[in-house]
Amino acid sequence: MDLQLIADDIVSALEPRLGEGKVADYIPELARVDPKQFGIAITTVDGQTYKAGHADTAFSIQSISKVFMLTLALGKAGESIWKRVGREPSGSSFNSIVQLEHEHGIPRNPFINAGAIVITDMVLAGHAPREAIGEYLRFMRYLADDETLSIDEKVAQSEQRTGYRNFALANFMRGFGNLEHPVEHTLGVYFHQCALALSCVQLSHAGLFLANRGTNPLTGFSVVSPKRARRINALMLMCGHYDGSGDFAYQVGLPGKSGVGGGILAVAPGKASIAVWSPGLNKVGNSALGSAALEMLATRTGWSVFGT
Ligand SMILES: NC(=O)CC[C@H](N)C(=O)O
Repeated sequence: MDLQLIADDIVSALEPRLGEGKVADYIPELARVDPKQFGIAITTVDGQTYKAGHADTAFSIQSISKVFMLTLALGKAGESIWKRVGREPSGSSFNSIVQLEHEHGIPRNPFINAGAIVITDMVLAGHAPREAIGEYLRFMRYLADDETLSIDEKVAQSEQRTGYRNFALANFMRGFGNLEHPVEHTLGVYFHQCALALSCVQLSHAGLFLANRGTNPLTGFSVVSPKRARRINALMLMCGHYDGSGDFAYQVGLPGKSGVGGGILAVAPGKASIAVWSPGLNKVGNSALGSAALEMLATRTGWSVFGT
């Protein structure tokens, strides 16, 4: 299978559609990104990277960070994290507050904002916010094997100023006793984790351990056990695209996690880690062209976890 040809074909097929969707303008700094960009990087478990389009342009990973913070929280607190957050798809938008009251401040899963904020609160335990951000950044550099990764402070500040709904979610959960730190501390870390800037190539490297039974084949580092990698993938499949998760499973059939910066990380277990990026979002907040690209990739490669 010629993965370079597939990546090139996807870029050509999407060329006429560049600019489709709507950029996430509720975060002012993200509203400034040129929507007419698309990149793809495929890194296989045997260590080859195939890339096309704007694959080396850094973008804001936003909610894709939730996968990496979940990995850190599981490393710190193990299965006890599930007392404070569920593992079920939410069927509602990423920043919804409606379920939280019925479910007594326990969010449905770690990938909607409320659940991710609880996970961040766990990673923050025993640290000052700055140390928790440092731990996350070191972890990401280790995963991607790249010391140049950095957090875009402007994006973090932009969300800090305008993240009213996240403040509402965090305050609500603190009211239910499901947040241990001051809301400003937990959200300060959360906004910084979301503001990490990665290119498709870097993101495909960072996610590769999930495609390779928990070990990064590029570095040989064991990140999590095979069982944990499998479980994180299961959560990504069920919950990684919010209320678009069913559609993503139907069209693409791979565990994936999207972010409002327009990136998507997809995992083909035993095969590859794939990162796509295009800033325009569809109605449920997932990259429009990124989703289309992964659908084409899954069709051409036969990598759907549900069979060829
Ligand atoms: N879906 C997303 O990428 C959302 C992340 C964003 N930082 C927010 O909290 O609104």
